[in-house]
Amino acid sequence: MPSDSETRPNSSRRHILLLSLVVVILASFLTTALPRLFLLATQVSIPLSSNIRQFTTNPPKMSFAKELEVAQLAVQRAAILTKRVFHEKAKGTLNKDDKSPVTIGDFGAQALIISSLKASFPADEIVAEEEASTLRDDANLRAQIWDVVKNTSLSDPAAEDILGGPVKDEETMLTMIDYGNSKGGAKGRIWAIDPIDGTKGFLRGGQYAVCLALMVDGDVKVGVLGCPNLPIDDATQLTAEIGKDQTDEGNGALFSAVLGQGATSRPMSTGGLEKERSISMRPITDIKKATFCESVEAGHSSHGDQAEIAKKLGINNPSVRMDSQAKYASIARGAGDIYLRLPVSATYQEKIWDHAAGDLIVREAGGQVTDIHGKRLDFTVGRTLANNKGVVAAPAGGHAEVLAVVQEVLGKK
Ligand SMILES: Nc1ncnc2c1ncn2[C@@H]1O[C@H](COP(=O)(O)OS(=O)(=O)O)[C@@H](OP(=O)(O)O)[C@H]1O
Ligand SMILES: [Mg+2]
Ligand SMILES: [Mg+2]
Ligand SMILES: [Mg+2]
Repeated sequence: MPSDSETRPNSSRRHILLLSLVVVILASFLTTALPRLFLLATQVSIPLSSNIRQFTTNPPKMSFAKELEVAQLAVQRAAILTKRVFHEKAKGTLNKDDKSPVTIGDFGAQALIISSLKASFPADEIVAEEEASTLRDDANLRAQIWDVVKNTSLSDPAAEDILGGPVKDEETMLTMIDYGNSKGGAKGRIWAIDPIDGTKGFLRGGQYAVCLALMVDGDVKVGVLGCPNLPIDDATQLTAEIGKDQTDEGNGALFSAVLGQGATSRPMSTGGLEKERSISMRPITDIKKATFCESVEAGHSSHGDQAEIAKKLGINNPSVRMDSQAKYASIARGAGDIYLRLPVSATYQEKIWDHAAGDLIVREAGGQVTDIHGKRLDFTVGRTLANNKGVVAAPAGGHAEVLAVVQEVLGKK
């Protein structure tokens, strides 16, 4: 029988062996399984509650998913405000220094959109059309705008939550409007907002659009257009009637695109987002049968040059005149084919908020958008498209033919 002194070293050797085994297993768990578990946890969207969703930081296909959702809901909420101003309120129309109109709807929609963006992306810059200086001197107009801003919300509390809820008070509303004063440029994340594009159309009961786009280093990554007076059905073809009184048309259509991910449309709602469908431009098989659209205002683009170009292309259908970026949305969904915006004045510089969302939506739907020199629209140079002149938008397969005729007609002048 072994003595105590003989068994003790054996048992402590066994302990040491056991301990080393545990250390090896623990080390291999720490180096292999744990990082995998961590990766899995960051890639899966974890529902926090039934109302709030957490977004993944970098899922491969859905980049800009959060920006897209916030932008779509922000446009939808602002569109409710514009419709209410159209139907229920005196519109408080003022003429700005350039003689163009601005209404309670423009100011209110801008305040709501910027408040939505600041709730999720506080560090982002914003280039927006309107500014609050006149409202600081006009208590009556300010109170009318505040009345509609504070009373406009999405009917779905979860969607309203994503937008950060209501604007706090009247002073915050003015601060929000003035956050839109960024100079723009080639660096960083910058949103472009046109709270009501086609204000003249809005006042007439014609087409208008609530427009929002995100640019990163001057490249448009996300574009959203809310068109409250466009038909919901993508298949409804453009006719001259579309530009006229359309205000009985339900909630209209919401168009979106993310760079590299295609373009979509969906019915606009007053709550959460409706189901989307993918949209694409109509390929041009016979340019003579194309439908082209242009601004209502002859002061915004040259109706004369555009008519001559259409004639040279063999297009006999009359142009469809409609206000706003609803033109970009309409050709992107295949309801029309070509959008021409030929310069009237040598000095006017197009504004980035009049084009950023529409440019991306058309390109993502299979179109090409250039200026009259064939250059892509350049959003890197500030609040205007100072490096571009005019706009020529058409299906990719027909753009070269249209541009050649544009240059032929303008070259003669
Ligand atoms: N001189 C000139 N040339 C070109 N564009 C101009 C000009 N003046 C104004 N604007 C801008 O036109 C925006 C309205 O868009 P549209 O021209 O598509 O609509 S319209 O049919 O003419 O109403 C309009 O946008 P909103 O002000 O948001 O309505 C203006 O930014
Ligand atoms: Mg304006
Ligand atoms: Mg505009
Ligand atoms: Mg506007």
